[in-house]
Amino acid sequence: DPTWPAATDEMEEIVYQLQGFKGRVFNDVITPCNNEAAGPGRVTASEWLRVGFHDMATHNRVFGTGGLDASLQFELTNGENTGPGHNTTLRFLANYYSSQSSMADLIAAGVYASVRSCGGPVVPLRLGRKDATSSGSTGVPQPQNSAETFRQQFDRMGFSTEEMIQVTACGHTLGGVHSEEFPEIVPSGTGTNGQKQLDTTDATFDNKVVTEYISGTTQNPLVVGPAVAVNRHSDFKVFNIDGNATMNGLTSATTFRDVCKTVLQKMIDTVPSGVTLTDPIAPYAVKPVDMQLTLNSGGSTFLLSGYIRVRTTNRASGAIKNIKMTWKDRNGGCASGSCSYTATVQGAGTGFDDTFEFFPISTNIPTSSGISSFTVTVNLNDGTSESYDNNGNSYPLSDAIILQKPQSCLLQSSGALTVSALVRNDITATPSLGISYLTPRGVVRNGNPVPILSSTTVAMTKGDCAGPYTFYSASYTIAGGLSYAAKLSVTAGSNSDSFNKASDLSGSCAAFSGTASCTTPGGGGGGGGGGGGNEPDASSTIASSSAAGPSSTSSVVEVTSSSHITSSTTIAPSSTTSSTTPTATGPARKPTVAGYTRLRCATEGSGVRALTGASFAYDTMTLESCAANCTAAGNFAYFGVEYARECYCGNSLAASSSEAPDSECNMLCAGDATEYCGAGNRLELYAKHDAGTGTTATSTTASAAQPTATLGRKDTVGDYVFVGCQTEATEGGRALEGKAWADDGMTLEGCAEACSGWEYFGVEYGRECYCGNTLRGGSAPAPLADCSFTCAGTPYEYCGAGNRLELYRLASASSSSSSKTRRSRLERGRRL
Ligand code: HEM
Repeated sequence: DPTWPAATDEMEEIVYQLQGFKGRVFNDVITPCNNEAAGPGRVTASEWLRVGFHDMATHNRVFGTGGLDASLQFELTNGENTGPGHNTTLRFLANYYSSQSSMADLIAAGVYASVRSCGGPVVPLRLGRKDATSSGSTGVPQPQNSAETFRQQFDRMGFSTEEMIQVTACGHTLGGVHSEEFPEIVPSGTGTNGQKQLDTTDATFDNKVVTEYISGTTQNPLVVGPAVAVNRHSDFKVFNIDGNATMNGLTSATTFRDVCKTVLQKMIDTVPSGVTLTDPIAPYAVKPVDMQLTLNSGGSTFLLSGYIRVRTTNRASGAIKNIKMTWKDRNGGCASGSCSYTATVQGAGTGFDDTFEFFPISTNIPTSSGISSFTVTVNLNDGTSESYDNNGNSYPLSDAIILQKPQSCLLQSSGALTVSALVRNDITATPSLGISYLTPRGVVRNGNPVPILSSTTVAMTKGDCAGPYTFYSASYTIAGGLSYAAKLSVTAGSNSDSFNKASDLSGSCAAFSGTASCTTPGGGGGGGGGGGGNEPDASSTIASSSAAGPSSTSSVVEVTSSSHITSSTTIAPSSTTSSTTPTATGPARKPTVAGYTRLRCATEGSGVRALTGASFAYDTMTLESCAANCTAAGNFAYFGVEYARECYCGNSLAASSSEAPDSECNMLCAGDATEYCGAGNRLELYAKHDAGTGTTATSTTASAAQPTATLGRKDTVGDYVFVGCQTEATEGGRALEGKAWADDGMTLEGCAEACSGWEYFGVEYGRECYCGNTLRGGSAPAPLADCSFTCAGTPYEYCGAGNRLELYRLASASSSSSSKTRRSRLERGRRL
């Protein structure tokens, strides 16, 4: 096992801890391999594999640019990446995007997972890829290219002619060509569901693509058929380039698997220069999962909770009797006299190639002596036992600073977050709260479905003492509707409790009861040296392994103020301070906000708005959220907030807007009472730090007014009321069986209209609409956070996710509607 905590811990969980107890369900939409999560004719696993190629294919080995860097998200409309598959893939993968899981690593993991799900080899997965912040070069091979062009393109990527043939054959064992994107190759109506497969087994990772080609029986539309006449038979041009020598070498199934393992690893390991990848990951034999300390009321003990996950892949079932966790107190001893806890199995989970058992930890530890580290003993039923001590280091678990979950809360509807931390009284450093969060790109830019990852640091305010600890707290509003995806860290000096999931917090903060008098912790002095907090922040390891990555001249500024966040690149130094939000102070003017500088209090234009680029209005408005909206909506040169809750963006300011006294911009922001947000007809006006250099390239398009809207749940849609986020059925078939359609223009309203007359409608995966009168067995309520996809047709509505329905029910269904009305509605619905 790697030494825990490691920078790869989160990805390890995503990739291996798939189903069952604590399953991360990363494989849900690609299992089974022929699953068509985005609609008929769209094999999701093959879309994931193709995304890996298209993202990598612009690599230039001489310049060290491009490669697997998630730049594809900015390249969806450049003509080389046609079809909905790239978008739906990125959108699904983005559900796992965080400061410890870059989009580029997730794309690589997607290649591993799709190949494995389809019965292919285990492609070794190395990690540490950096995300690009803007589009890269073009250069994805297109079917009309000549054989010589293909050779040159693959040479540029660092692939020999032989490897070009091999990797193309390995890719084209899955999926097919679609009429919608390539009508010259697959004329409309000639495929099944708009798709013609590349070999006879489009959902099995086998070498049929090779053997059918060699035997002359192939129906591969990139080898035979209409493509030939229009010179788009690219697989023929590639496969035949060396007189079929390489293809003949792949006719053995085992050779094909081995070769594909090698070339697909090469494909995902092709990264920009300056990115250093880790060794291939493997599931831990023993891993602490979600370990957390929580101070109990009264302050004399804390609860240690979490799980020890044990890999049981190579063990007989039921081989483990129990596990014993043994810890050391703050002084490295066991002052309380009892420092161990024994647990029996609570749940089991699986990955593609692994099984795991989870042993729950739940024990109280006196705060007077505390905890600093632990080891694990796995006791087997045959009387033997195995010891795990984290490679001789013990598993570190510091009680110097604790993110106290019961006294922390997140209101997901508004993103209002309050975090409480407990700092041991012998720690002198003042704690701060680090938030790493996602914001949707607002008005979707070039169809990029990946939200923006940002981070901010918020100072914490001292509160009551509770025994040997003191409370600190901080509040922040995570605008944009994705607050549940945030990750939270509390840090004091070298101690931290990191990467806590905001989705674990409840909607209201409980009061802490039974506060004891303030004491000095027994033993003392153990902080700082222990190497971090409950789960020390591991991301610095990844951060330090990277050097360059693409420069941050991107039009979307990734705001980062915390050095341990991995995805961002260079940022203006001023944003470090500007994104630090002081708490619990009186209202104040802010000189800078996330890359913008305050200009003045300004009037609207006479008869026109001062800023006409885009606008937003919501009740959680802050200067930061407006700045983020205007950055995401078009990297606008100016933003201004008016009337406490209205945000305006623009690249130019109406000439008739004039300066007003600051005293007239006197309304506090609806979402943060420490900030000023203009007034009636008065804008708190900010300009980009570099706005003096003139307007940006977006200025021409930006003048079109954008709708005033924000992303949020809708309580009612037409005649329907929101039920919640719901899983698909488990008993074969869909949760809603009445009627289905999928569309890239999907909205809740569109689905409601199509389902008119049915009792339920639900939207899944952003673009699939289902109607039905009953919910099939096994369909169960899921956390709202699961339904995280925005609708394909509007960025302002949620439309479920993979295997998750945004579910609505007729308002009249349960109460007022008479059976007669219902029947006629249903009849009407069925005729549709
Ligand atoms: C000369 C190089 C290549 C060319 C010209 C090419 C071209 C194409 C075309 C035109 C399609 C049809 C796409 C659609 O209609 O959705 C396709 C599908 C596909 N390609 Fe390639 N490709 C090449 C290499 C590769 C490589 C190296 C891989 C991965 C290792 C790959 C993976 C795939 C997959 C998995 C599909 C099926 C996608 C689906 O079913 O949605 N291709 N390719």
